Amino acid sequence: MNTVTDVITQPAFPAITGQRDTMAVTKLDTPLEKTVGNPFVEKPRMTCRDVFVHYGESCAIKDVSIDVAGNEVLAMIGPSGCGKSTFLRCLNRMNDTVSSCRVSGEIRLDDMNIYDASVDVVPLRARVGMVFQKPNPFPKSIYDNIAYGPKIHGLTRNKAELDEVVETSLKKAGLWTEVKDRLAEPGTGLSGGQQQRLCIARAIAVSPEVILMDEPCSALDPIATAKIEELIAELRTQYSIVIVTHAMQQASRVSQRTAYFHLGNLVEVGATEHIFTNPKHRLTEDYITGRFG
Ligand SMILES: Nc1ncnc2c1ncn2[C@@H]1O[C@H](COP(=O)(O)OP(=O)(O)OP(=O)(O)O)[C@@H](O)[C@H]1O
Repeated sequence: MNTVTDVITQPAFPAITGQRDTMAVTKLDTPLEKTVGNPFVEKPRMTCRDVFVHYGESCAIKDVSIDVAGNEVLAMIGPSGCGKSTFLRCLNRMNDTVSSCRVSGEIRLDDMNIYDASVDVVPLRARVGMVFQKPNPFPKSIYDNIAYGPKIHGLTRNKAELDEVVETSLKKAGLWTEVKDRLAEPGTGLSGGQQQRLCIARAIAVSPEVILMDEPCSALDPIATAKIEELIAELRTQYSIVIVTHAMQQASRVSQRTAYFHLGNLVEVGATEHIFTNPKHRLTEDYITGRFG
């Protein structure tokens, strides 16, 4: 545990210098650890401890520790290049696909260390699903987009069970009434917003525990965005959701906790309403008030 004096003499975040150091520290009235606010929760679904991520020699994530709670939406915000997507992609080992990327520290899903050599990433990515910035349906029918995951994971025993999973997943994603009469048509024939809900249905179909969303609305218009946001609120009752977003209004609408990243550091974490109305760290305040980013 650092004291405020330590923080002045050993700034945790190199970007804070001179006047900014003083201003940041004067806003703090208690000793603090490296990240401002409490990044931990009582009953975490996922725990991340001392996580560093390097691309070759370059350090993109610096000693980040944070929990993901059950049934919460955790928003990750911060300026472009601060490492939000990199950190998000650590949570289901998507970064394994980048050869220069090295992840150290510990990330657990319940009791399982997801970076343990024995972990098979295919079932891991079913338990920790992902929805990308740009909707990416498979070049298959609407039905097959949803049925593919349950089939390869052996989650259903017969066609009737598969039909049931397809229907339930599309209902949960709020898409069933729009597509129930065109299940054999290509997923790519849907509108952008419908495609994104199809991708969410595809993630849901394999019974995930956590859903990662990387700017899921950035390619969508305001109406499609509103539908996805409503959906996120509903999905929270069953899943944990971690969302990266540039839209601060969106973070404030959909999330219960917000984590602010800057230059690979997790600067501040807290209840979303506090982060947006009373941030403790100067860098957080500068970002949410639009002074940079
Ligand atoms: N595949 C990669 N190879 C090398 N460096 C990468 C790779 N992906 C990301 N980086 C670097 O890691 C740092 C963090 O990038 P990242 O995409 O995680 O940031 P971000 O906060 O999600 O940005 P944005 O909001 O612009 O999407 C950046 O310096 C970026 O250039």
